[in-house]
Order: sequence, then C-alpha cells, then structure tokens
Amino acid sequence: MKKINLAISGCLGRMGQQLIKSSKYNKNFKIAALTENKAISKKIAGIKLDINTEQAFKKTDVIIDFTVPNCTLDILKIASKLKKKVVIGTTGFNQKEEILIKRFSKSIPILKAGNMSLGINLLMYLSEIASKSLNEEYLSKVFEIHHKHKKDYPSGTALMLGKGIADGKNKNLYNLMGKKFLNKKSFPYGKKINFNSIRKGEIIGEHEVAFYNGKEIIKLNHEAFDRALYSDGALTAAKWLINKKPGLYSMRDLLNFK
Ligand SMILES: NC(=O)c1ccc[n+]([C@@H]2O[C@H](COP(=O)([O-])OP(=O)(O)OC[C@H]3O[C@@H](n4cnc5c(N)ncnc54)[C@H](O)[C@@H]3O)[C@@H](O)[C@H]2O)c1
Ligand SMILES: O=C(O)C1=N[C@H](C(=O)O)CCC1
Repeated sequence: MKKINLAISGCLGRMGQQLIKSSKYNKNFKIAALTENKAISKKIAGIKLDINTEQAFKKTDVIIDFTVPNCTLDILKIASKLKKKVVIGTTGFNQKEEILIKRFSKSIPILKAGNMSLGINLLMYLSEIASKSLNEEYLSKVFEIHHKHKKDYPSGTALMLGKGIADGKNKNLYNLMGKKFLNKKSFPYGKKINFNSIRKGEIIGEHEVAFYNGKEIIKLNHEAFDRALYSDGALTAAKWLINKKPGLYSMRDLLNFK
C-alpha cells in the first residue's frame, strides 16, 4: 500500500519529537517534511529541517501540527493553497482564530482535537451524558494538571470536557465559561463552569470533571502517562483524514462517539 507522505511542524518540540518516533514504527507513513520556527541546519530521519513554506509542504499528503496558534494559521494558509490535509493538535486558540480555522476547513479537510487520545474523547462523551442526565441542581467544574512548561490554560482538553458539559445542557460553552484559576489548591463550583489549572513538574496530563448538588459529588477523571498516547491518536487521525472531503472534523467523528 502507498505510504502517506507526512509533514510534522514543530518537529523539535515535545510532541514533534514524539511524532517522529511514533511515525518511524508506523508502516502507513513516510516522513516527507519537518519544519521549525527558524532555519536550522540539521537532518532528522534523512530529512533536512525547513521552515513552513509551500516548497517544504509540496510533496506532503498531510501535515500534523503541534505548535502555537499563529504557526497553525500560517500552515493553514499554505495548506489551503496546496490543498493539503491538516491534523491540528495545537491548543490555546482564541475565538477569532477558531473562526479562521473553520473558514479554512471550507477548502481543505482538517481534523482538530485538543486531545488526540481515545480516553479523553470518551471522557468528553461521558461528561456530556452525565450533564444531560443531571438536573439543574448539579453544579460542575473542571480540574487539570500539566507539566511546568505548558503556557496555555485551561488546557485544550479541559475546554473539551467543558464543551461536553455544555453540550449536555444544549448550551454554548462560551456562555457557560466561569472563572479560570491557575495553581489554586482548591476552587469553588459556580453558577457557570469553573476551571483550575495546575502547572508542575513533567506531568503528561491529568483531568477531572466533577458534578455536585450539595448532597453528592460525581467525579470522572483521566490520567495520561505517555505522549505516545497523543502521537498515536494524531497518526490515526492523519490516516483517517486522507480520503475525507473538505470540512472540520474531530476525534469524536473518527471514534464515532456521537
Ligand atoms: N491535541 C493533543 O493531543 C495534544 C497533546 C500534547 C500537546 N498538545 C498541544 O500541542 C502544542 C505543542 O505542545 P508541545 O508540548 O509539543 O510544545 P513545545 O513548545 O515543546 O513544541 C512546540 C514546537 O513548535 C515550534 N514552533 C513554534 N512556532 C513555529 C513555527 N512558526 N513553525 C514551526 N514550528 C514552530 C517550537 O519551536 C517548538 O519546537 C501545545 O499547544 C499543546 O497544548 C496537544
Ligand atoms: O502537554 C500539553 O501541552 C498538552 N496539551 C493538550 C491540552 O492543552 O489539553 C493535551 C494534553 C497535553
């Protein structure tokens, strides 16, 4: 079977390096391009590092992006012109950037997921079911812990879980967003969904959703121990996206958690 020509942006980052490692053991892919935010005279897996240009992505079938929001949008401009598929793992987009991503998906297939793991996408679905099943007496909040290097908060995963809660109430998450705490030892439930983000050590990712009505607490949680969880999910997404029409897809479309 013809191998998929893969481009990895942010190739020297934590996720970029993990993706290079995981794609080496995945028979479906051949690394065709590796990019970073500046010209670096280095070769990895026989590929000369490049920056994000049309030339760099010319021989690519799909680009996997775990970088920063403004880089992702640069990549989408190029991908849209070259008609390349894009898997977006980057998080920390604002509402304006989310709208731009949606606009690019009119011309190319894009799969975007703040967390590429099966476990978190299942937890998002379970949070939606719980939220739908619990009456208005129940308040909810989301807690997450990640490594000390992570700049954005709440995490993209926490926002996904918040969206699951909001979807369960048939509401828009932006209208249900409560307070965003950082490194608090404890944090309150609120009328909206409050978030607390802890940044410490080299933690890969821990998330908890809690529902409370004054008489009981219901908790759903997930722990990630290896970044291969995310790179395996991204490679699965890239293979799934190859024959899709233009549109904005999620891991839940791939996993069929409707
Ligand atoms: N969706 C998921 O499952 C998932 C999992 C892990 C991390 N992430 C997200 O992926 C992103 C990256 O995480 P990380 O831990 O790898 O961060 P990192 O800082 O280790 O890596 C980011 C890389 O992107 C590079 N970069 C920045 N601007 C660039 C540009 N213009 N062109 C090319 N490369 C550029 C940086 O130089 C760096 O090497 C974050 O937003 C994080 O939240 C998502
Ligand atoms: O390490 C990170 O950064 C992660 N980012 C994603 C998020 O923002 O939720 C996924 C989990 C790890």
